[in-house]
Amino acid sequence: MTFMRRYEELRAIKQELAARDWFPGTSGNLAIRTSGVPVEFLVTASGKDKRQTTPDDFVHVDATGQLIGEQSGRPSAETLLHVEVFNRTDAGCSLHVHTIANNVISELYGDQGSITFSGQEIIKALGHWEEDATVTVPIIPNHADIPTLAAAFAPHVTADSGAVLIRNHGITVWAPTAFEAKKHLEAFEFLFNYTLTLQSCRQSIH
Ligand SMILES: CSCCC(=O)C(=O)COP(=O)(O)O
Ligand SMILES: [Zn+2]
Repeated sequence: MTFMRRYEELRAIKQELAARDWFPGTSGNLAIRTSGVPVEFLVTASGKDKRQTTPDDFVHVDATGQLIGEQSGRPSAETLLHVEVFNRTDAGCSLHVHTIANNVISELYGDQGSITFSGQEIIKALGHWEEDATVTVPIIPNHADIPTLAAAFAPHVTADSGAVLIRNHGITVWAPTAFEAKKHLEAFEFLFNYTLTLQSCRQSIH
């Protein structure tokens, strides 16, 4: 029952993010926990057009990202990042998308290794309700070797909610529930778009 509920949640998120055009060129991958002990999760199959809905959109994997039992399909090439999230935290959902805004922000702020946001109402969507709340997103290099990328990603996975930008690649966001993970992803993309729009408006004024 829980498995089917989680499957349906992930299918619905995939459809919503596809409607936003957040899966260009088959990019992106999504994962949802189906078991805590042992760690098991559903993850998108690799290389598929995530805008399409098919019976083979997700595979079920274990704590190391290996297929559980007899299944056709290949887990996302970036499953190891979701492995880090589900093994290191109690997060229930982990979402990875490539957008122009998250790529441009990651390049603009990549040398400083992070970007910090403050003074924005939408930070409340990330669970920070204080007046002077700040949110920092780390930016890691885009290692082509996925175990190396996962090793660079892992030290930033320290809480049940979080986000990491991968330079000129995309963002991975995780949270306790699928609803929260999607909400956080939307809030981060809002902050990225706001920052880029503000910078170009200021440039055109001066
Ligand atoms: C086509 S973009 C390169 C791979 C990638 O970064 C990605 O997010 C999609 O890979 P997957 O194996 O999950 O389809
Ligand atoms: Zn990717």
